Amino acid sequence: MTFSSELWDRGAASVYEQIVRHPFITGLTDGTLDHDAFQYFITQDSHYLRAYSRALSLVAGRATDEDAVSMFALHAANAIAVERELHTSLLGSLGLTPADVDAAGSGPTTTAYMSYLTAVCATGTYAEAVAAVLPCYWIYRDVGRELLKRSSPDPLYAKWIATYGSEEFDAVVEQVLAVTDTLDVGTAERERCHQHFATTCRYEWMFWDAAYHKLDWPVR
Ligand SMILES: Cc1ncc(CN)c(N)n1
Repeated sequence: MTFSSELWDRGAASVYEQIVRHPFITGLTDGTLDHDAFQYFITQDSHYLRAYSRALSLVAGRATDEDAVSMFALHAANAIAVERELHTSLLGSLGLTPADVDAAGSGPTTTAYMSYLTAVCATGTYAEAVAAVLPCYWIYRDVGRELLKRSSPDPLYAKWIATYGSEEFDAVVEQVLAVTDTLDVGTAERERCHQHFATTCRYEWMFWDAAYHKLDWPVR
């Protein structure tokens, strides 16, 4: 069994089933998700992508072979640029500006997820860092593919689905999976990789759930 399949089986399989059943996700395809929840999601995701881009740069710095260094560095720049472009156009359609995103600030789940990713990528081993960022690629690719089968009657949601269900995004994810499967991990390190992978999978579910409930800080 490949390392990536092992990670998925232990850390993602059950969470993924709960993600595709989540009302935020089903609401995207049947068009019932309210725009306020989607606006919260895109706003929070704009904050998340800033940290994610830095996390990928840290992974690039830790990579042990040149191809992986340039792949993660490229993703930190290019993959993020594509998502940022999507966000800018979706935010514009929702009547929001980058200043509104800044003013909203990052919510509790976004802050927790960004902090976790940053901590693992800054202090863990290269393999641990890869395991922590992998669900961000993989879950979105699989959710995108799944949703693309039905798309959405709402053009905003259809645009979001088309990005993550695209062949371009699939190719990016396949590259990262190939790198994951060449990692040389010791026994204790393997366990830590499983923990990080499972934790960031849970954060992926929590991110959608926070948007669905428009979760705010309980005190200010
Ligand atoms: C929370 C989250 N996770 C993953 C992705 C896809 N890179 C994203 N845009 N946002």
